Amino acid sequence: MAMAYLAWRLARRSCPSSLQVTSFPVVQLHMNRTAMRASQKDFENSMNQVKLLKKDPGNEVKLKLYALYKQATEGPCNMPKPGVFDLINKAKWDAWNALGSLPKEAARQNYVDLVSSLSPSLESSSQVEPGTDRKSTGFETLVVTSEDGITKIMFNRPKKKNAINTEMYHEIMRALKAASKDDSIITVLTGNGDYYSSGNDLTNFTDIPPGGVEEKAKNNAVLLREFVGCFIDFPKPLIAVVNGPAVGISVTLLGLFDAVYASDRMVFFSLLPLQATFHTPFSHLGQSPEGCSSYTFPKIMSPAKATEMLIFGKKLTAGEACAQGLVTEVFPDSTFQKEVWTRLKAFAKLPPNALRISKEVIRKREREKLHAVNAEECNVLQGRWLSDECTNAVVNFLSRKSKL
Ligand SMILES: CCCC/C=C\CC(=O)SCCNC(=O)CCNC(=O)[C@H](O)C(C)(C)COP(=O)(O)OP(=O)(O)OC[C@H]1O[C@@H](n2cnc3c(N)ncnc32)[C@H](O)[C@@H]1OP(=O)(O)O
Repeated sequence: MAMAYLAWRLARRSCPSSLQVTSFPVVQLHMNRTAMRASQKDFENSMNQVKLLKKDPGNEVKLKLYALYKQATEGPCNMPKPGVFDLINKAKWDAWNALGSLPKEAARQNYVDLVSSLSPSLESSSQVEPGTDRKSTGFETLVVTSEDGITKIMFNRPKKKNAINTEMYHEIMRALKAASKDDSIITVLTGNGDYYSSGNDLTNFTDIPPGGVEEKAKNNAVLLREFVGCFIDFPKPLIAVVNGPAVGISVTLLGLFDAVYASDRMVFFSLLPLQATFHTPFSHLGQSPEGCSSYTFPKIMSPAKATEMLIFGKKLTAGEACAQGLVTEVFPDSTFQKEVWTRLKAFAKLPPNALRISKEVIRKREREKLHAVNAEECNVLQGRWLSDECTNAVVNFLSRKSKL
């Protein structure tokens, strides 16, 4: 009887199942990417579009455009390396040379993709102007939007590399609680600007309450425990769209996400291109791991690899983090936003109850353990924050930045 009913339902269906429908754009996109190559005409059109850009895309993008243009027209870098004091030509040479033996055709395609990602009609890595708040209300440090079944929580302190200050911890918790109850299917965290997040705002340690440093450490431990607890208990699929480098707690929390998509974005440090990194400099700061990473990282990447990161502060590139299992997939920065959001929109069309129930099945047997780990990590950190090692490290950072 049940089989007959199922056959009847299937026969009546005029369109494919939701799974087929939603997975189509992803397959299509990959087919397009492999089957299509930008023509010379597309390339020339893109060069013209660059001249028409209303807003300066910034040195980082201009260097990338320069490098791709040279690679597409002349092939691999064939110029002698400029001297160290010839800063501008050296930056250009470095950018071109970093493309290695990328074929001309691929460079042309990447150039076209990059220019198209600069078009205002498409989302780019810097997704909103600093400080703008398009759809959300009541958030100072975040932009929260909800559309296509996706609630997007975007860190919005780009000038501070999206460092998480006390207000932002509270706002993230509030946004997560709202997202867990709204009608969205999945929730995404991402960053505005060139960083995903530089982790805990180190000035959080400077406003000392009347009860002194002990009270401050206690308050921070309570806040951190509650904050991490929200990620442990979040009921819907939670996805990180890592648009740039990530530091500290913004890295450790990734072990509690359901998927992590990262850009291979290059950031420029003193005009030198560096690949986006995942960095947990806890020992350097006299601190210890949080975000349940003391439990999740050894499970995800093996105890020894976790030790290198969490104890010795080894920075991983996006590619390395992917190889270690912390990142689910890495995308070229030029097409990152387009590819990831196409995929996420497809995920958000899957049956919502199935997604939540499946997440719960996976999380259920770990939840108690994760809360116990979180409590212990916060307890240990409370002691660390009162140590000379930690105080000196924070003072060093703040005085380096002329804040003391
Ligand atoms: C409730 C407590 C929970 C505690 C839990 C978590 C622990 C952690 O997260 S530990 C990790 C802490 N984070 C760091 O150690 C990163 C510190 N920042 C840096 O090392 C550099 O700023 C960074 C490498 C991220 C970027 O370097 P640059 O590209 O050279 O930029 P600037 O340094 O000039 O940064 C611009 C601007 O942002 C301010 N900034 C950046 N990150 C932080 C931060 N984490 N805390 C406070 N301020 C930060 C920086 O000071 C600059 O500010 P201005 O000088 O006012 O422009």
